[in-house]
Amino acid sequence: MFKLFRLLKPYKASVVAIITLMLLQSLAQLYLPTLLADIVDVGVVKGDIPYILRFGAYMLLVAMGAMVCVIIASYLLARTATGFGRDLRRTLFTHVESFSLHEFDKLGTSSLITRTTNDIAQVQQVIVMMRMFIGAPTMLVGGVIMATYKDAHLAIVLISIIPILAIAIIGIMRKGLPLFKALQVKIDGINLVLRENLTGIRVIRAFNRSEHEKRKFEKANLDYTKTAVKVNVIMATMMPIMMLVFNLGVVVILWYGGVRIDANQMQIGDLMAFIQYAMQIMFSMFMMTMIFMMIPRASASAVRINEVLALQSNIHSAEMAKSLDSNQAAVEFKHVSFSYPGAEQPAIRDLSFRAEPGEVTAIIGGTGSGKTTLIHLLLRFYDVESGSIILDGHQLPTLKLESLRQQIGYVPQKAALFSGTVADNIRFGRETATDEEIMHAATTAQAADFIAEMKEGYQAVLAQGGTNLSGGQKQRLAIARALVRKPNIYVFDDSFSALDFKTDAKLRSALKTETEQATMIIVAQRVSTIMDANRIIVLEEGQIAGIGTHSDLMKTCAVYQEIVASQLSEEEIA
Ligand SMILES: Nc1ncnc2c1ncn2[C@@H]1O[C@H](COP(=O)(O)OP(=O)(O)OP(=O)(O)O)[C@@H](O)[C@H]1O
Repeated sequence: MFKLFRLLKPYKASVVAIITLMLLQSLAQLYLPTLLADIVDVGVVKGDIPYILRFGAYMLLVAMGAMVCVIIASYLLARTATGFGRDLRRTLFTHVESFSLHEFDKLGTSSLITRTTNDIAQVQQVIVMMRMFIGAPTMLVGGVIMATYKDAHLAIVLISIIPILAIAIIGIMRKGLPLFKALQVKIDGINLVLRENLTGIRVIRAFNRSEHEKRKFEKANLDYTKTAVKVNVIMATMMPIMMLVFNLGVVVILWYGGVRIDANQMQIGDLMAFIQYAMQIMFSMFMMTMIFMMIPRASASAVRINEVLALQSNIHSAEMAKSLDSNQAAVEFKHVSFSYPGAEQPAIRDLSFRAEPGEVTAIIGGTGSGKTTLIHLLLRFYDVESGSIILDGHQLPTLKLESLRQQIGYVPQKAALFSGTVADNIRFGRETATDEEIMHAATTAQAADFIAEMKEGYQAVLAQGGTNLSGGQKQRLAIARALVRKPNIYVFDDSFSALDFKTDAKLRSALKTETEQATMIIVAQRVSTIMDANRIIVLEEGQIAGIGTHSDLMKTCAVYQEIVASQLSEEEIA
């Protein structure tokens, strides 16, 4: 956790001020019972009213001073803690942005969300409690010293209570700590079910699985609740136990104090002050228990945050990485192989092909044959295991990541849109795109008509993830987004699947003129989409089963013939 506290550096001045103010406040608190003892022993016992008024006013002043210290310290603390939380969230978010898909696969999206929100809140809470860190030990040590100063004999009673309380606290904590750690993992569990539920709500409803999902959530919720209840029971038992020990201690102090007053060895005011010191000691021990309880939970969270921060993506731009500035870019795969971590079979095996500028290279194959993986390798979401991918004569790792991705207009299999207007979503492809360029891209992508039908046209606001659009509309906006980028390479990952045949054909003919000079890589399930391609690559279980034009493959590739036969009529094949 201390590693994370390095982020407190910009708040150094505030932290020093908070520590000073809290020390002053604790000292004032420790001084008050002594003042009270003086008022009672001198003022009340002797009936000296001016003394009582003078010291009463003095006491009020000290108490007000302490209050001012607390108010300023609390204000500074609130600012420091929220600033720290903001900085940590920013650091984590920026770091996660640099992850490759490997790291996302490893940590899981739900866990990353919990870590960026709940876990950071736990650590932030420790900063909020900083007041206690300073106040509690000062009050404990100061209280013992002041109590001893008031009456050393009586202080022995008090000091003997402290180890009893400490043993009780340690016992309770030993039970509580593992539970605190477990709580964070269980929140991950709830988030996972919740996230899946919210994103898959349509499928859940359509398959009447609401009850099943409810049970799943109930299970995760109950699991968390049970642990939380256990934690709270432990916390709840702590207070009465501490109060019991303390009250018994007070009884002993009162009895023994009475004996000492009787014997004229102690004054009544001193006994009153003594009891106040005992209360301060007790309160500070309670605060310290809270701190000890909180720190393990926060440090469990800190470990989870540090885990994310320590994870370094090995996909980044090398120091000497180059930028590309050519107008065309050929793509070449040379004996590329790749396996996902933990997978038994490689997803891509010894893959070699060239995709030339001004040509269409199509990839077809059954589900799970490695089409999307191939695209992800080209975008360098993952690094190849062996072989190399060459773009415009440069191996991918020698290129700046930004420059590599700048070359590519990527339309993913599942069109991901963002909350914002239609224009914002298309402009996502290139921030500097003008309104005319956006409209032109939309027209080419066959999206202009449905955008015109929307009440506010390009300014129509899309719901989160574009849920207020149809699948085909989403795909066309994703295509417009790639077109507006005017890249050298277009990658369409099964991007025409949600389009009807007519729109598919219209889109492809519009694309032809728009992307004449570009290298086109089209992954498709439908043969009709790619029949005219200059080169069709047939993938089967991560390997090339055939490569050539439609007519070549019809003669030579059995896998392709099978796919064609299952989709086209005799006439279309001819
Ligand atoms: N993130 C991942 N982690 C582990 N294995 C994966 C991952 N993504 C894909 N795979 C596996 O890699 C293989 C190739 O998957 P890929 O998504 O490339 O196939 P595809 O040809 O695009 O399929 P589809 O047409 O169904 O989209 C599959 O066996 C799949 O199970």
